[in-house]
Amino acid sequence: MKERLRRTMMFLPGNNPGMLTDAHIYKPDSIMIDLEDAVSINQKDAARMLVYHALKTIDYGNVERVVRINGLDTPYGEEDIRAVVSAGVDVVRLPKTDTAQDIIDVDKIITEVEEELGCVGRTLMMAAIESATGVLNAVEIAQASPRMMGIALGAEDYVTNLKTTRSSHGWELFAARSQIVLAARNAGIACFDTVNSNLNDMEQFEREVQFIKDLGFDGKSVIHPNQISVVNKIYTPTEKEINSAIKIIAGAKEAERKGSGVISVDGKMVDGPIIVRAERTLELAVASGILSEEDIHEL
Ligand SMILES: CC(=O)SCCNC(=O)CCNC(=O)[C@H](O)C(C)(C)COP(=O)(O)OP(=O)(O)OC[C@H]1O[C@@H](n2cnc3c(N)ncnc32)[C@H](O)[C@@H]1OP(=O)(O)O
Ligand SMILES: O=C([O-])CC(=O)C(=O)O
Ligand SMILES: [Mg+2]
Repeated sequence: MKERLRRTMMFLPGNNPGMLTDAHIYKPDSIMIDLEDAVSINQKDAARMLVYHALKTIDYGNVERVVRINGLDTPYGEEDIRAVVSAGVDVVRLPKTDTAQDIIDVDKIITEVEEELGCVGRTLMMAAIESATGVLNAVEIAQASPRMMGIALGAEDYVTNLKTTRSSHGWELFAARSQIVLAARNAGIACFDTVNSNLNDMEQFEREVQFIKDLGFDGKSVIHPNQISVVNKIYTPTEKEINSAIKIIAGAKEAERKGSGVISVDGKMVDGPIIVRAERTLELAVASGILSEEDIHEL
């Protein structure tokens, strides 16, 4: 099955009816409805109920619906899982994941609910890694369940755990970001960078998005609609990259028809990894609306 694009995953507080109703209009690839840190303790039950009804009744179109639940070490986690899985959520995001066992415990409750509903295996999971322990266990966390579609960095909690703060250069996150990309690729799943809460410095935000794209992340969590277009722009291939990818894919298809192996395009040798990168470029071009699926089939 084709991998789903998740360049932008937009957080919104689960106790905000207006945002719950409108979030998909801004066209993030996914919305991440929060029941955890954006919802105060006295709002936990009301937010869970609201999110349950939103998932049951609002048509979010192609926008993927992720819910960030509370951890199982809180009084809310288990009820959160039962409510959102019953409502048909696409992905459960576990925050502050420290060990593979954390994932196995959530998976078990999801499975119980799915068995009652007769839809075992429907719900995906992702883990946010937000501590030194989580980073050191990222390899096992990423492989802890077949439901796992991705792992993400949660930098605000992570820098607190590290006894540092976030800087504009981001060096304090470098080791964690590298480890998360490696652990995700090792497990064959996706990886997502953390939020940037400074909405006043869009240039710094743009530099950060370019940096995490270069590191290998599939996308980034955002907290505001204004951040979506910045991320999508950076994940949109340039005209030159698209033209080159088209030539590579067309050349590769032609070579396959003729039964020849390695080919050259514009005087450069083209082999397996170059073809895979060209396919990813075209996939991003389709997601950005520059090419259509038909354009690619016709190559
Ligand atoms: C460290 C962590 O755990 S981060 C994860 C948890 N945090 C969150 O979920 C916070 C998500 N973001 C937000 O709640 C908001 O963006 C805030 C509070 C930061 C700023 O909100 P506002 O002051 O309303 O921003 P602003 O006035 O610029 O919003 C413009 C419009 O975008 C909407 N909007 C803003 N952020 C979001 C969002 N995340 N999702 C959906 N809609 C949003 C507003 O509702 C408003 O819509 P309207 O014009 O129809 O009223
Ligand atoms: O997961 C995120 O990006 C947001 C978050 O909870 C954190 O930074 O601690
Ligand atoms: Mg956090």
